[in-house]
Amino acid sequence: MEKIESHACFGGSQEVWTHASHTLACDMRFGVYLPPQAATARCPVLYWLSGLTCTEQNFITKAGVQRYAAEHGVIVVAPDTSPRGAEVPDAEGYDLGQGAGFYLNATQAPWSTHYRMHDYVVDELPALVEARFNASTARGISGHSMGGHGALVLYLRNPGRYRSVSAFAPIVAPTQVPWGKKAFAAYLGEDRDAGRDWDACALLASLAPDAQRLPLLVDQGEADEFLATQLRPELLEQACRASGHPLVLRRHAGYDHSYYFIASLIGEHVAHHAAALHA
Ligand SMILES: N[C@@H](CCC(=O)N[C@@H](CS)C(=O)NCC(=O)O)C(=O)O
Repeated sequence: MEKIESHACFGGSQEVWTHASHTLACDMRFGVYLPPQAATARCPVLYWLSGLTCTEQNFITKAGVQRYAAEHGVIVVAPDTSPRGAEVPDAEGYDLGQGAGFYLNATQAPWSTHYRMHDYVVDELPALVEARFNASTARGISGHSMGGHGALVLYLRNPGRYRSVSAFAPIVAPTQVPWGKKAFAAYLGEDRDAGRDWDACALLASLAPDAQRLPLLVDQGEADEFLATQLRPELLEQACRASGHPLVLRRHAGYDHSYYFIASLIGEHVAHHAAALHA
C-alpha cells in the first residue's frame, strides 16, 4: 500500500492511497480523509460510494466533506467506482465497465474476474483501513446515484455491518430503470432473480420482519435530470412503507444531479452518520 497524495486539510489530512486489490485483481486507489481527532483516538469511518464516471477524486475534490468530518471526528473513505487498468474489461459508453462497477459481484464473462466491488467495499477495503489508519470498526455508508444504490444495497445485504446509512439521488430500483437494466444484463445475465439480489426496492420487499432497520436519510433534487427516468424515489418510498422501513426522503426544489447539490447537504449527512457512529 502506497500513499500517493497528502494534503493538510481542516487540521487533518486528505490522502490518496494505492494498493494491489486481491478481490478485484488490479491496482486500486482510494481517498481517505483523516480528521484531527485520528491523531490521538480511533475514529469511526464513513464510506462514500460515488456515481457513474467518477474516480476516487470527484467526492474528495468537490463535496467539501472535510470541514464536517473534522468537526465530527469521522474518517471518510472514498474508493474508485470500479476495477481499473488495461487488463480490466471495459465497454463503450459511460454506464458500463470502468467507472460503472455498480457495487456488485459480477457472475458473467468477461466481467466476473475483476468486477467484485461489493466484496471490495464490504470486506477488503475496511480490513485495510482498520489495519492502517486509526480507525474503529464503527462504519457508516453513503453515496450518490449509482453509489447511492451501492450504499442502500450494501446496507441491506449485510445486516449489522453498518451503523448508519444515507444516500443522495440514489438509483433505488436498478432492475426497473435503463442504467440498471443495461449493467445488470451484462454483469449478472438476463436472470431477473439475480438482479433482485442487488436491487434496494426488491431487497426491502423481502426484508425479514426482525431485520436491522437503520434510519435511512435520502436527499433528492427536484431539478435532477435523471429523476423520472433513472432514480424514481417514489419506488423507494413505496418499498419502505410496505416493509416498515424508516425513511426520511427530502425533495429539494431547484437542485440538479451534480456535486453542487451534494456539497449543499453533505454537512447534514455527516451529522446524521456521526450521531450513530459515536453513539
Ligand atoms: N452526464 C453524465 C452522466 C454521468 C453523471 O452524471 N455522473 C454523476 C454520477 S451518476 C457524477 O457524479 N459525475 C461526476 C461529477 O459530477 O463530478 C455523462 O453523460 O457523463
